[in-house]
Amino acid sequence: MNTPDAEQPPAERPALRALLSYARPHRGVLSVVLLLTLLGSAAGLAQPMVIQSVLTKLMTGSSLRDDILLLVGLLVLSVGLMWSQAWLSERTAERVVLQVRRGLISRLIRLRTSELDRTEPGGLTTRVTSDSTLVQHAATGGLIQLVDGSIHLLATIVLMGITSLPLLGITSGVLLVLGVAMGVVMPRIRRVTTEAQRSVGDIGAALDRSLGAARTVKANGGEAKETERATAAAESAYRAGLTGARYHAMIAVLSGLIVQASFLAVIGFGGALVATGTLDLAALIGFLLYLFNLGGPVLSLVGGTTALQQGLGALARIEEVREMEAEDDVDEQHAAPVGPPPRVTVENLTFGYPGRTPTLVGTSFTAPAGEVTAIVGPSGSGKTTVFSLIQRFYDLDGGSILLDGTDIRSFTRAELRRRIAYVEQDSPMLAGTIRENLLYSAPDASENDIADVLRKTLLDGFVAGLPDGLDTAIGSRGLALSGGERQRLAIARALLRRPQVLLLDEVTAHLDGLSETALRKTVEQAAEDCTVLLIAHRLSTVTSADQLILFEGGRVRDHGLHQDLLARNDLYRDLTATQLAAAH
Ligand SMILES: Nc1ncnc2c1ncn2[C@@H]1O[C@H](COP(=O)(O)OP(=O)(O)OP(=O)(O)O)[C@@H](O)[C@H]1O
Repeated sequence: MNTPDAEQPPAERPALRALLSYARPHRGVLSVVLLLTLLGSAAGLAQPMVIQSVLTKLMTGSSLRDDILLLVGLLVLSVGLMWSQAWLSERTAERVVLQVRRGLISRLIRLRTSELDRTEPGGLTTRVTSDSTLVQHAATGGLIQLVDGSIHLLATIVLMGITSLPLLGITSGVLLVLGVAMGVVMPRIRRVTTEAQRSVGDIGAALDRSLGAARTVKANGGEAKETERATAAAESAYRAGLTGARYHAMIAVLSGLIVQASFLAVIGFGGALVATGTLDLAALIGFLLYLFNLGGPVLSLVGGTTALQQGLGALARIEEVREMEAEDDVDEQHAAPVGPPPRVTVENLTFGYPGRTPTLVGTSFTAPAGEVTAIVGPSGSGKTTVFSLIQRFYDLDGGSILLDGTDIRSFTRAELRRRIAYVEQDSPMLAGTIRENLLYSAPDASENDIADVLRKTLLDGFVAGLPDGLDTAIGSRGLALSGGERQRLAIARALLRRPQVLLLDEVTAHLDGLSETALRKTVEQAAEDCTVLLIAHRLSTVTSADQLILFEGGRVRDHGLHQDLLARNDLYRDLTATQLAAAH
């Protein structure tokens, strides 16, 4: 089975090890990049040596031809090496970000419903967009800069020591200050990066909330409130960004100042040494050139450490997603099972949402195979929750659900959900065309099958009247549908799938009397091939069902036929007196 996690690093891995795990698949090319970088650095480091030799020859009047040729060669080599390493490094960085995003997308789409219930979608999407970009730079450029900067720095220090030990002593003292400052500032940069990324996630969450309920916001004059909410998150990101910028500026100024201070100290002290004849002038100039070159590795170290700290901050947020539970058994690709409709048995079910009082407290009932079972009951009595549990959106706390005597937990989620079609209360559509929506889980359905379900759900006239027919775009960017059209389309999609079990949650809520009667007949016909469970709020749906289950407070209070319940059950009589629907 192809689980999405197979190639992912384990969740609890410390951030740095996780970062290295992203770099590991690219170790070959990263080694080449490092080699090119080191060669480039060596070519740069060799230049002061050649310049020292040129100066000495100038003083002694010897030929400069070889040295000049060597200098030009070194320059051309440095440029070539720099270009190749920059290209390879950037290309690898793009590959790393793709790898991170692939893993995240696959995981996010398979997250358990319970995880999605407690997380803002906006916060999750920024993990895929901006956080992964920070990891990209840390896992490639950052690591390379760090290794190159360290080796380059070490090599420069050794060469400086060879040139003049006393001058190196002075320089090291000044550089130590920079090291200490970086040690103090870097963890702070990591903290503010995490904070900034969290705030960017909050902006996404705030906008998701406002745009997802745009009509409610407009109707309630909530624009100012919603703007304030998203702006507060943007301002918090700005503040964290400013703090980060302050730290960056501090480090940049400090490294500049320290290189300057080293220059002054070396020129003063070195000048005195030259004046007393302890040091020759060529050595002083060579040392100054090394000092000048020190800027490169120092900047590499600062840049690499900053990228690493930012990457580790972002990685901590990405690892949070990996720690969330995902469904790892939803990816099997098999044709839908064609078989007789099963008996659905719910046995002594107990279930509670996290942090809430239990919703179901010992619910038991049986929906006979190939019949229509209607579930009725007051709002909040747990009807929709039973549908969620039948599809394993949540794990049961106790009891069991059986299909023809087989516990649903013995199926993978993919196997189980393939047997079931579900029409949700608000019948959401996916942005796309009507055809794409209909074929969403029945890609092999023929044009005849589509025409048939459109007829059964009374959508044939509606679709024929659209300029692009089945290819008309709907959803967030396309044609808006009425509540009734959306419900009928959702039922058509469910029927096209030819399920063994059909779960309908309040699907007649938006329909007029005529459409409702026609749909009821369609559902009755569908029951010839599948077991239908429907949550009903309309009396007409209830009276024609083969069996009624009356829910109250997470328990089955009664069951039977409409007439029987009407005769013996007060709650049912109350519900029917208000046409069931009005009881909500
Ligand atoms: N995802 C969730 N997280 C936490 N609590 C939930 C969640 N979904 C439902 N609930 C709670 O569980 C209880 C039962 O909800 P459920 O939707 O099953 O009721 P229902 O009988 O279908 O109601 P209605 O007829 O109004 O749709 C309610 O108190 C509801 O607030």
